[in-house]
Amino acid sequence: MTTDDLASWRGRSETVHDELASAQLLAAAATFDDAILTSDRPATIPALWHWFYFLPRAPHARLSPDGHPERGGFMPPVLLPRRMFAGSRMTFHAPLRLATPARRDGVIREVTMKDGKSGPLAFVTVGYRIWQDGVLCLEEEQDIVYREQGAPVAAPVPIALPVPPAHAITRDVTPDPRLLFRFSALTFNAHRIHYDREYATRVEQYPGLVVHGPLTAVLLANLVRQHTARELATFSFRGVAPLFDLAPFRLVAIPDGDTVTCQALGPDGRIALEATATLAPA
Ligand SMILES: C/C(=C\C(=O)SCCNC(=O)CCNC(=O)[C@H](O)C(C)(C)COP(=O)(O)OP(=O)(O)OC[C@H]1O[C@@H](n2cnc3c(N)ncnc32)[C@H](O)[C@@H]1OP(=O)(O)O)C(=O)O
Repeated sequence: MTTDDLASWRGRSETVHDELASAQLLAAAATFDDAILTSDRPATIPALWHWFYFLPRAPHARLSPDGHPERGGFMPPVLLPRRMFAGSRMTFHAPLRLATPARRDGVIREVTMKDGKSGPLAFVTVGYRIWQDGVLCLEEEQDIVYREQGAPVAAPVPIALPVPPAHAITRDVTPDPRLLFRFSALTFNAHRIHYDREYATRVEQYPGLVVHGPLTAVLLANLVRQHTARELATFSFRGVAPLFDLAPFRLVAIPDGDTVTCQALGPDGRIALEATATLAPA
């Protein structure tokens, strides 16, 4: 498969319909111990929770050994074996209403080969637009990265994390397998690095189960949401280093006017994920 062959995937599209059922919102609220569980049911979906809808529908027979749908359908047939979620940029135009039919249009925007410090990387940029009743509610651009097998990844060595700035909002998260499993279930993501320890450590050679990048991003967005009544206007993030289920990690959100700068720090004090949220007018 040449770079030109992969580039020919540009423009490939898919459309998924979803009814945005309340049951899925309640399952997500239970996963995150969210106040929605004990308050009045909202009429709309919190920011980033759209990831729990429009689930992949590949039949079991069409899954790859890693648990993702076989490549060569919507996603290009990249040969590098290890898939990771690298980042995303979202713009929220209108709230997504529960129990209301919605449509998500996806398109492959770009396939780019790069040389990273960790080896060759293939980035696939996927654009999504979500519509309800003819109104564009949400635009998203996701970066999915594929990597070579490479050397085994070392476990982070925990340190005492630095004291965050006084005005920072923080939360320490224990990424135990129950949380990872429930997030995989919410997103119907069968990638074995998140729940199958033997596969994660022996085949993909991580030191433990890998925390989903979108899980860390949702936890950060939830943290922002719990500290402001304002809706998110945009949210973007980039995964810098993986987090594992081996030790707690820290979420940090620093509000500054209409912007909230967010980080997830690994137990070794390294930035694992950086994100920026902007708030809609009050
Ligand atoms: C769900 C789901 C899967 C997951 O959730 S997996 C867990 C979440 N994801 C991660 O943990 C990924 C963490 N990131 C990394 O491990 C590294 O950033 C990565 C992707 C291995 C790249 O590291 P390198 O050290 O090899 O890369 P460089 O810093 O040398 O950069 C080389 C070029 O690549 C660009 N780049 C690097 N990282 C990113 C990124 N996260 N997003 C976009 N672009 C990135 C970087 O800018 C360099 O580009 P140039 O144009 O400047 O050459 C699921 O599968 O569904």
